[in-house]
This record gives sequence, structure tokens and C-alpha cells, in this order.
Amino acid sequence: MGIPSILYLPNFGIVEGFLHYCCFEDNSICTMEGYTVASDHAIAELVGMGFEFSDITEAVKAVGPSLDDAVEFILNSSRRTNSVASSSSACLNVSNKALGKRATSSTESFGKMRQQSITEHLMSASRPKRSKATIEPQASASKTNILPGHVEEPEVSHPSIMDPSVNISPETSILPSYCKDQEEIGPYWEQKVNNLLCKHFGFSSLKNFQKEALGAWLSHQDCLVLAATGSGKSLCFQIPALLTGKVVVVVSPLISLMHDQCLKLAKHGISACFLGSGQIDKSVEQKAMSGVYNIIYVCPETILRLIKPLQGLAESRGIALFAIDEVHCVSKWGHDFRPDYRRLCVLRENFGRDNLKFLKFDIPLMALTATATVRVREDILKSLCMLKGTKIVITSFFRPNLCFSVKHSRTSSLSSYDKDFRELIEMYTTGKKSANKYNLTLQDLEHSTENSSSTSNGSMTEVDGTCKNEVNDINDDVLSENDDEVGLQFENSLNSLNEKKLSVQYLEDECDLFHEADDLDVSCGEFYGQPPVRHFDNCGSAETHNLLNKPKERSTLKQGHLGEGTTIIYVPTRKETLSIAKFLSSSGVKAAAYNAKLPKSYLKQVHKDFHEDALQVVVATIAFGMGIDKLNVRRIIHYGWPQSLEAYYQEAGRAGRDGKLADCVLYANMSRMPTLLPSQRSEEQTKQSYKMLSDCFRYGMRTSSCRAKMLVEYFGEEFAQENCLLCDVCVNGPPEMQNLKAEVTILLQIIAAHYGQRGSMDVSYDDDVIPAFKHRRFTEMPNLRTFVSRIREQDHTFAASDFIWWRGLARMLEDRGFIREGDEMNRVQIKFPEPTDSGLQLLKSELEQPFYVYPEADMLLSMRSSKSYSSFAEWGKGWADPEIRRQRLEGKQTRRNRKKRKPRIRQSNLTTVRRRLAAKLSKKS
Ligand SMILES: Nc1ncnc2c1ncn2[C@@H]1O[C@H](COP(=O)(O)OP(=O)(O)OP(=O)(O)O)[C@@H](O)[C@H]1O
Ligand SMILES: [Mg+2]
Repeated sequence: MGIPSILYLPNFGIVEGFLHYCCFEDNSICTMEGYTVASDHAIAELVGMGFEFSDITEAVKAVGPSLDDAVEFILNSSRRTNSVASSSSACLNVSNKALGKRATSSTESFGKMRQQSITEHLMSASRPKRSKATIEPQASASKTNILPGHVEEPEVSHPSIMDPSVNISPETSILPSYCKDQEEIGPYWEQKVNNLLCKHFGFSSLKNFQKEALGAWLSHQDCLVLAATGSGKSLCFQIPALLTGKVVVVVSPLISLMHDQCLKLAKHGISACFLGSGQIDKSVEQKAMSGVYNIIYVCPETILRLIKPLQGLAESRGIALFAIDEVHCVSKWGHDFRPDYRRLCVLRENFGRDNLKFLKFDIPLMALTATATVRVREDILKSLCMLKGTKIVITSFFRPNLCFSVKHSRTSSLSSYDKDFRELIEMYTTGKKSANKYNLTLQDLEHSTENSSSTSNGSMTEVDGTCKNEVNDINDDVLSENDDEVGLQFENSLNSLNEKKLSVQYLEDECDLFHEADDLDVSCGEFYGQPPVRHFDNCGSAETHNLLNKPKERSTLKQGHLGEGTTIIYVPTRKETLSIAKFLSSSGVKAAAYNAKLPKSYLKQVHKDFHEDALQVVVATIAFGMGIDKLNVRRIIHYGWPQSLEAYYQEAGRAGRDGKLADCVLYANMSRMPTLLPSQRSEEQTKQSYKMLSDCFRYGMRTSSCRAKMLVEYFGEEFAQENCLLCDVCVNGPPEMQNLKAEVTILLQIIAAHYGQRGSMDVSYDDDVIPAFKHRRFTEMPNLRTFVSRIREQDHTFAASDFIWWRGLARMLEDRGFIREGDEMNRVQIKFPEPTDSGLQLLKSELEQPFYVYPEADMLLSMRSSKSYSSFAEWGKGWADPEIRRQRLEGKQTRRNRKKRKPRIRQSNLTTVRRRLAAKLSKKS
């Protein structure tokens, strides 16, 4: 067997460099005569480990290409000759010890490759163990003259890679053992990255946005990456660690997310750790700061106290990049604000050339998110003090395989569940008998929740329940013409119970308002059984994917069956997770509830079963969220209004990550405005939260714009195509346009008349009046209901018109700038309308032109019951015809009889309320 000859070795002749050089520039290395590719690999690895070339060739000659055997051979021969490789002796000793251990344990662990459970993972992290992988900051330090000796301890324990159950092959467990600056990477970096990708992740190439982000990092630029959920943002900050051998520090909001990513990286042979209160092995932090891990995930709170040690790390091993993942948490205007994220400007302040003289360039920042409006983006750049030339990489927010739709539902009782989930139940149960182990558990859980809620907020729950049931008993499908009254009554009952019902205490007891930073129960992510490679092209969806990219073919796709996959139903309250999961389970669906207050062991099981496809449906609060990267989620159902479009889009984005078609359905009660869940917010934040809720409400109400277009434009992107062809609006088309000239005229007239009479058109409500007076004046200010009552009284044409309909019209007029909110309170939509100049002008012009609009969802809903007129004006005309009048009255009678099934106790109260209101008003006028 001949001696191999190396014609050219790159100057960083250490393993990763060597290997990659082999990959990138084939001609630069001559293959050894008689040596196999396996021997080449083994030699490259051993060179990288720092062994003498002569020892290596001797070893490979003697024992063949087995890396472990070769290491064993060299170590034994070293012992025999009582000499240790002369260069970098200390480091090599360390490596050798570690390697020796790895050599045995990797064989031991072979065949036991299974994924670790969270408990195992955490337990393994707390056990002192010897490392099976060589982690080589020492080696790299010695090779590159970067301070050696940070890691005195040879037995490097790492929570992710130390456990024998984690699958790390000897080859992939070797870390890059050289540290280079960006400029040393050279012009062929893309090719190098592709090879790294192929080696570590099994992908063939970078996506365009990933290239752009890496390009920015290579030229030492800060970068803000805005890319859709599931598009592959993590790779943008993982690659720099592999390319340079330096450390990448990633700020992440949730322990669960960090945990999940560390485990994934370990599977791909990259060492990583997470720091924060969830890290139970306290030695990990010290090791991280001495350069043991390639990637360090850290909570924002923790990084703030680690500035000094991180500066040390920057000097020793080097820090390639600070990545701030889920960076929308920085912004007060985002949906998931974390105050500690706002303090991350310390990174810019402490890791620049001005502070650290040994740096040639400021350490770049890379901020990443899937959901940030233009305002949030600006806030991010400012709050993080990102550099002036920050590169902004934006990919389309458009997810071409998601079919969005919005449906009306009371979302409140068994009859709603039955109606809304019938199809889902049929799909999951037809022809299948399934035993659901969660069925029994759910009953127990619900029992305990009921008990606890009756002690803590019994009266409220009761009232809430009564109202809701009553509403449902009236008519579960179509809004009755008295529904506005029910709405008023509901609103009144809420008002009287306002303090209790809308107390922070109550809602916090019932809702998972935030993702909890330390919530380990959402930690599994895709831990259980995700294939390492996923391309659109090789997950069976190539055909679909191709069609999705062709506008003409897109519309045909929706006709096909989506396939079962998994469904996540998001609900606002913990109680609903239980009641819906119980309902589905009792109908034969394998469903489970998930909320932050359920027992940890139960939640872990739900996570596991979800990822292993043992569950068909998970009914969850937002606690089941970030970090879920499961391929075959076919449906995301929101059952109740989300708090913002950002939250909605992020949650909906968990569907269809395999690129195949997936449904995102929002069921919401169109007759009722959503409420803001109270929490600790500043006045400014409350205002913003209302704005976000209002945008979400408007998204649901729109009936004429493509849903995908609305969502994408909400994030400031110009939608490239006319529409998505898959959403409910694109598929069903918009409703018929209606000429609402008469309705608009009377509403504007009534409002203008009120202000005209008072002569207060020019009175500003922003003047410096004392609060008590201000308050008094607001209660006197007529609200939309009052105006609608006046319309009904003044014009018999509109006598039976629904308030909900007028509410829709007022919203449209507000959106078009004809009326504006007259008080300073934040709300979802206009309540105290006053005319604007354009409104008055419109009125003056006597609305010469017809006023055509697409009625919105609440207007359509209120007109659904047998009214075949296109507007109230036409409807009014109908009353003049005795036959039409007779038919209508008969219809009304029949509807009333139907409703009489249950006595409506509150009807009289309502009449009293209205009478009282009318009396009050007439007294005032
Ligand atoms: N270049 C690539 N080619 C093919 N697949 C890729 C590529 N880059 C990333 N992926 C895959 O895309 C999936 C999603 O990646 P990742 O978790 O980084 O998404 P994300 O953008 O961070 O999503 P989220 O917004 O939900 O956090 C992963 O399974 C990853 O392996
Ligand atoms: Mg991510």
C-alpha cells in the first residue's frame, strides 16, 4: 500500500477545513493510491484531530479505515513509545482522552439510537459524564493561537450530545476545530456552505434569503431577517458557527425552543447548549463561557448578566454572531412583547471595536422573525441599536399552500361544536374504531377545572354561561332580528359585572396570555421523530408544489381532499380546551387538551403523541406554540377571535410545513366584537393592543378581499399576484354589491344633526377638561346605538333593522373617513361616531352618486334570515305592498314561535332598559 501524498493542503489543515477542501476543490488533493474513500475520510478526521501524519498513515495502514480503531492504535503506540505528539501536546492529550472514551462509547451506543425524552435529557444533563465527542476549543486554540487553556476539564459534558441515546455518528460529532474570521472564508463560501449543509443537514443548497443573510454577516453587517414561519431562519445563524468554528450566541424567548433546537443540532452533530433558568446543569454555563459549545442559546434575562464572560469568550474562541430569534418580542408594538428583549442593545454597546480592542469588526447582530409589521421592524432596529447599514432581508410572507377562511360561529356551546366540528369528526372517524386514552383523563381534568373555577369565579362563570346559552337557544345559526337587543343585554350584563368578569385575575386564571419563558412543557417541539431531511421536492408534495406555483392550476387544488394529518384547534380559554377536547373525544376522535395549567406529565404525553401522530386533534391555548415544527399539520382552527393578526398568522403558519395544502379556518362570532384580554400594559400598549385586535376583527369582517392578500399586506408586503385563489373569498367570490345610498344618508344625517343641534361641531374633546367632567360629558355623548334607535324611530323603513347591520355600516364609514370616534377610549370599532369634514361634504353633495359597497360579514349575517332585499331602503319599500307586509309579518310570527321554546327571561329586562334609555334621551333633548 503506497503512502498517500498530499499535493496541496489548505493552510487551515484541520479536519473541517480539510474535509471541506476535499469537497470543494477536488483537484487539490490527490487520492492515495490503494486507499479507499473511507480511508481518506478517516485520515482527514485524524489530521483534524491533530495527530501526526506519519502516525495516522501508519494507523490506517495497520487497522484500516475505522476511525475508532485508528485512534486506539495511535494512542496505544503513543503509550508504547511513551511520547505524545509534540505539537499542541496539552490539547492533544485532552482530545485523545476524550476520543478514547468516545471510541468505546460510540460503539456502545450504536444500535441504541433512539430519541431522548425530555426527562432523560434533563437527567442526563445533570449527571456528570465524560464526553463522547471531542469538543475542540482547545485544539482549535492551539492550532490557531487562540488562547488555549479555557477548558481545563477534558471531560466535556454536554446536555445534548453526552447521552448515549442521542444519535451522533463519530464523523458528525467532530466539531469544526479551526476558528477563522469571515474574510478568511473566501469567495467560494456558498459552495462551502452547501457542503456543510449536505454534511450536517442533508440539504442540497441554501434558500435565497438564507444566502442574503449570510452574505450580510460575511461582510460584517447587521441583518434583520423577516421570513415566513417554517422557512428556515435558524440556518442563517447556525451556518456561521460551522463556517468559522467560532461561537454563535442565540437569544431566544423560550426555554422550550432552545431545548428543542439544541437537540436538533446534536442530531446533526453540532454542539449546542442552552442557558437560562431552565438549565438544570449549572456547569453548562461555565463551559459555554469557556468555548466548549458551537452554539449557545440563551434567554434575554440571562444574557444581560453574562456580558463580561461573553467578552472573554469573544477574545478566546471568538464570537461569530449574535442572533436574536423571534425578535418581534423586542417590540412594544408586537404581539409577544418581552421587556428584557428591549435591553438587548447591550449587545451592540459591549461587543464593538470601541469596547473590545482585539476585534477587527463589531460582532454582527442578526435579528429574525416571521411576523413583524413595518412599525415593529422600525422599533426592532432602534431598540437593538442595529447599525445604520443594517441589511434587511425580507422574503414573502405569503404561504402559497395555506387556504384561509373565516366562518361565523357562536363558538360557545355543544350545539356550536356539533355544527362546526361535524366534518372534522366524520373525517377522523368514518370507518375507524379508535380507542382514545385521553377520553377518561379529560373527564377528570374537566372535573378539576370546574371545581376550581366554581370556587374562584363561580358567579361569573355562571352568568357568562347563562348569557351564552340563551343566545344559542335563540338560534344557533342565523342571527335573530333581536340579536342586537340580546347584544345590548349581554353588554349590559357584562357592564354590571364588569369588574369581576373582565378582571385581570379572572382572565389570567382562564387564559394563557403569554408564552411562558420557562415553560418546559412546550419543549418537545419536533423532538419526537422528525426526519432530518425535508425539501418540498422530496416530501411527496412536488406535484402539489408545482401546481401551487401556477396561478391557473391553484384553484383546482382546493377541490382535492386535504388528507387527514393532524389538526390544532386554538381556543382563548383553558376551559374551552377541555370542553372541546372532551366533545371530540366522545365523538370518537383522538383528541387531547393542552393548556399551561394541566399537569406536566399529561402535557408531555400530549406532545409526544402529537409528534408521533398518535393524536388527531390537539385543542390548545397559545401555550402550545412556538417551536412546533411538525410537517403534517393539515388544519389550524382558531375557535374564537385571536388577539392580533400577528399571533393569528404565526399560529396559522404551523399548518402545511410540508408544503402540501393545509386549511387555516377562523371560527368567530360575527355578531359580537372581540374583547382585549387584560394584562399589565402601559396606556400606549393598550392602545396598540386595541389597534391590533381591531385589525384582526376587520380581517374577519371583510368579505371582498383575498384573505392571503390581506394578511400579507398587513405585514407591509405588496402582494405579487391578484389573489391566492384558495381562500374562502377567492373560492366563493364576494357577496353581491349593494347600493346603500339611503342608509348612508340617514346615518350621516342623524349624526350630523345631533352635533349641529348642539352646535358643537367645532368643539374638540381633546381640550383640557378635568377627568370627572370629561367622563360626564362622554356618558352624555350619544353612542351608535342611540343613533340607530333614532333612525328606527324616524323612518319606519328601518324600524326593524338590526343594530349589528348598522354597526357594520358605521365601521365601513369609519374606514372610509366619513365618521370618526368621538371619545378617547380605545376600542375595536367606532362607538361614539361624529362626522368628519368629508362626511359632511358627502352629505352636502346629497349623495348624488350611488353608494355601492360589499356588505361585510356582520351585515350579511344580520340579513341572512329570509330577507331577500339588497338594502333596507328596498326592504322598506316592500312594506308598502300589503301582500309583502303580510308575508313578512307571518314570517316574523313563525320565528317568534320558534324562539318561544324557552322563555327569554331577559326580554322584559331588555325592554325596560330600552324604555329607560329612551326616557333618558327624550328628557335630555
Ligand atoms: N436550505 C434549506 N433547504 C431545505 N430545507 C430547509 C433549508 N433550510 C431550512 N430548512 C428546513 O426548514 C424547516 C424549518 O426551519 P426553521 O425551524 O429554521 O424555520 P423558521 O423559519 O425558524 O420557522 P419559525 O418561524 O416557525 O421559527 C426545518 O425543518 C429545516 O430543516
Ligand atoms: Mg425559528
